[in-house]
Amino acid sequence: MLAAVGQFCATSSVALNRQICNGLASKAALLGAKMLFLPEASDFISESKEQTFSLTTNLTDSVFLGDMKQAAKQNNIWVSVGVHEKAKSPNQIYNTHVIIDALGEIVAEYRKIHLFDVDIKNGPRLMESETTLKGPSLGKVVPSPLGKIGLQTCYDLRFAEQSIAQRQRGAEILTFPSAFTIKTGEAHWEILLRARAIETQTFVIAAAQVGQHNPKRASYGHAMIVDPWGTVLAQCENSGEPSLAIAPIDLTFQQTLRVQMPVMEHRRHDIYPAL
Ligand SMILES: O=C(O)CNC(=O)[C@H](CS)NC(=O)CCC(=O)C(=O)O
Repeated sequence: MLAAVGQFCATSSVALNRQICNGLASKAALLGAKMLFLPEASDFISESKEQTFSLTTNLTDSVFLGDMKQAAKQNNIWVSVGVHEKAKSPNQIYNTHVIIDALGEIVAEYRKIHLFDVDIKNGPRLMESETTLKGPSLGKVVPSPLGKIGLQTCYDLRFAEQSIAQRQRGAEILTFPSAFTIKTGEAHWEILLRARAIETQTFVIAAAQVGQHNPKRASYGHAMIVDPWGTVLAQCENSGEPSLAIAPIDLTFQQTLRVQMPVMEHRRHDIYPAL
């Protein structure tokens, strides 16, 4: 079963982003992938807080998601994608990760639980909590044609407990739609993705935003698929163009590894508490 991970540079033009994501969905299907993984904030990367609020709707009214549901159905492919979602309180949103099945139906929603409030010297200052509410729960592990998927988003990658909790709930694949900053990406992106894959013995699929979104904001790219041994199976080219990388998800390899090196059974919950 083939997975396709996507990478592109979203702007504040939802129409343009829709066109790019549609193109990636038909290309992924042509290449034989059963599921396409798109980045965090695929609907838009805005230029201001005000613009974020004005472009954000609830999931039902999202033109972007409507388009993605249709693309999934037309191309007979599952889609994982990150979008902005209006919350109940005014001027508050959720950073939401959605899974759409090949019939075009939303089968899972996960609202990012760790917010990126970071101020790094000579580096990025981003205060996600100025627009976004923390999600309330871990999110289900969702069956898909590729295997059981644990949904996460971007900065969640830094909190190993979340990945371990999803492995304990049966995850075979962890997925991190992302928009990593260049500075943190260069230092941490691949290392964190491979560490999560190795310690939980899951496949890790990480779609990524790439390039200059607007004068103030750029992303690191390097979307990739990692296997449970920590090998990078495929990685997008950082060419400036929207791109895909494809790899097989071999659950038999994973099962063998989990039997041969049963790290989850070796945990010492008698010494440190179970999650
Ligand atoms: O802004 C939006 O519209 C969408 N949200 C994002 O891009 C989020 C919050 S600013 N980005 C991250 O979490 C980057 C994490 C990161 O770079 C790290 O952990 O190093």
